[in-house]
Amino acid sequence: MVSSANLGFPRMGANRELKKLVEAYWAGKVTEQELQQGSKDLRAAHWKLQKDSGIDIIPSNDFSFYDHVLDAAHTFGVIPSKYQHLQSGLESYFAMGRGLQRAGDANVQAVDVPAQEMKKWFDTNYHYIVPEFASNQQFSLANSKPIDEYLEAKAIGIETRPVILGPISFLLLGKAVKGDSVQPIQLLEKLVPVYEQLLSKLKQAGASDVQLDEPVLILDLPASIKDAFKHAYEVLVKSSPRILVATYFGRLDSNVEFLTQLPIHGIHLDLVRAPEQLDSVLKVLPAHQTLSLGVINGRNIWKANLSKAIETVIKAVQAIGSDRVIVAPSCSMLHTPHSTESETKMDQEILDWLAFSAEKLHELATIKEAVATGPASVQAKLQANADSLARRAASKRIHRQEVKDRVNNISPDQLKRRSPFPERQKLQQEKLKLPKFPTTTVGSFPQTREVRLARSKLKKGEYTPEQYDEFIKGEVQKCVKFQEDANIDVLVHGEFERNDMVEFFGENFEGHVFTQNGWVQSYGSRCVKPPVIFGDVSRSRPITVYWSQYAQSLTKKPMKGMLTGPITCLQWSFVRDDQPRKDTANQLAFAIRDEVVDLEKAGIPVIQIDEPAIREGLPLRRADWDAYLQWAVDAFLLSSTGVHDQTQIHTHMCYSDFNDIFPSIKRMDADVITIENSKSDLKLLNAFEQHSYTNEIGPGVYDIHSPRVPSVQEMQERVAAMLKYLPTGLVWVNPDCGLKTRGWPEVEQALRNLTQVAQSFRAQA
Ligand code: MET
Ligand SMILES: [Zn+2]
Repeated sequence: MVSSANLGFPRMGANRELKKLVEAYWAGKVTEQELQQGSKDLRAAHWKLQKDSGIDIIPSNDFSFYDHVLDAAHTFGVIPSKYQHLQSGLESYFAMGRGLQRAGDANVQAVDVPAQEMKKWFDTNYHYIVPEFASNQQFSLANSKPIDEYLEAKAIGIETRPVILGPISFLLLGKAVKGDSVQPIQLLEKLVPVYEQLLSKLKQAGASDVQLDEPVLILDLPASIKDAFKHAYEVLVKSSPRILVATYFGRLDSNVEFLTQLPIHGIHLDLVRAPEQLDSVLKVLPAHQTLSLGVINGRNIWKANLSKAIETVIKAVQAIGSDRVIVAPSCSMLHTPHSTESETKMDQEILDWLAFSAEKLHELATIKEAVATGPASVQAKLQANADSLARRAASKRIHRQEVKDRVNNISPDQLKRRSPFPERQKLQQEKLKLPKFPTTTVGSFPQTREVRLARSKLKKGEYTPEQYDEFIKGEVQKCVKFQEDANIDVLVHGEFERNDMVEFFGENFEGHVFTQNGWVQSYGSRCVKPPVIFGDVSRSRPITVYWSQYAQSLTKKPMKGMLTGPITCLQWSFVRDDQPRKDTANQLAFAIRDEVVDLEKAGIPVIQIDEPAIREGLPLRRADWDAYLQWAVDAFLLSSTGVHDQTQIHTHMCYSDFNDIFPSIKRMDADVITIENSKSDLKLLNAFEQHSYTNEIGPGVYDIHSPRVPSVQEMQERVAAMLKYLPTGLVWVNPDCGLKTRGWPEVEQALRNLTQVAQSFRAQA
């Protein structure tokens, strides 16, 4: 019979219990024992929830105190030497995730170790801790977490399928420790026996099945990696429970051939991202393999179309028989919030369209039931689902013809500035009269406790809007005054009125809704609450003009208007699934374009449109890059080109290496780009030179991720390095990113140093 399975459940709990526990533990407010007990209770609650929802195959070891890749590193003994002198349990674990600084005394030594690098988990907004391997790496089964959690579930009467990051993905997601040149995959031979040991222990403990996650299978893989898979899995199956290899976030493509030749028991496919792969896999699936069908979206929040999912499952059943078919979410539910139940304030009409993790479990169970015992058995549920989908499709709240018409009639003129850059540059120079090596900041200034407090008072009604307004005005005044005093050339208002760069705009655009409790894990204990884009997006009134205009009224220097770009809004939201992402991006772009035009009308001479997320939207397969970059850059152009030549458009990028998308950055045609360069990466500068970038550029000279104040001399060295690659007339001097996480004293000092650096170069020029 068809069975239902889950691949992973969100760890945080309905009210972010895990976050609170872990943070309390870090703060020394709860003991390790309390942390362990609280986590155990949470795991039990989640297992029971899944069981009660009718899921047949329930995951264990999907829980993590911080991150599942870090868990794998810790379990397999991949602990770089700088952490080895720490206590082997939670102390070294958390130190690897978030660093550890502790003053010493007579009894204990001082500790100061940095965190390991953090990277985005494929194209989600979850970040994992990058494992670090050494050439002489030794592996060992350093803890028994997967077995303990399997037994813990068993003890409360719940049989589970342990989830373990597969050996190939584990190695490929990692890197060599600093100063070592090992390619982690070379260590496979040494690693496999430890996996064998773990799997056989799980078998002895009674596990019949395990889920080995190998998400790298949806990437373009060289032949050597395919061989590595073959080698590893041929060994592993011998002593293991039955192995299901889970793939997600994309299509297997040519990787399907060797995968179906492995002696594994089953394969999981993401049929939400890549529904078309089902047919080709069904054709080649050997008789000994089962197929797990990811038909429910594990990373978006919309109710599924159950009848469509059922059709897909029936197709597979007809092809390979019901015993070999499993109904599952596309990927772990880690990327969706816990349950819609706590959304007590949301608009009822829109709430009706949503399914968070708990609701997705019911969807899975219903699909299974419909296939196993016939649709009649779940008729009422299917009908309710169909009705809800129909209501959503027909909702007047979603569709607005004038917005669609605008997107359908984009003209080539709307995708380019009126004149080419050299002409604009001249006009802007005449208007702005900036010195050489102009200085600016990326936008936000410290979001102090007082600023956050004022916002929360406004929310609670303890501040009237007028009081809040006065407060923010005071902050803007201080900020403008400081910038003038520090001799910055292009000023900003400081973004004090904003909670978050995407949420702020979403709250002011049509077609967005906000959850009360829709948290998803971003990294470690940090959770985010992405806006939900449910309908056609537009802007009904100016959003930022008031503050930019106010700030401009305080100074004769040019004030820079600050906006978030369309792709970043798209990437950091839950996006509607009833139209291509490209269309939503263009709607966002028009909304921003309207704001840009209004800022210009209000006399704001410089406007920055931030696109930190443009690189992270890149598809996982190279073959899909061009199509994405085409529409993503077009959306940026659409948002930014509605102004006259004299208006200077800036963009800002951070969080990634941009070297491989340079032609696209060029095509964005911003007059000025400020870009993160905190590693003072000569590769970045080299790329600017190689691609003969001609517009103006400010590679960051001040790493804002650290409270350290950079000295004049070190920033001078950075600018000097830039000048080896970039012509003097193009270089701006600015920090890496916004200053909102910093404190005022450091920021003041650092920016005064920064303007001094610019002055010293001007004197030489
Ligand atoms: N303007 C934004 C800021 O300064 C850009 C941040 S990019 C993550 O905070
Ligand atoms: Zn940034």
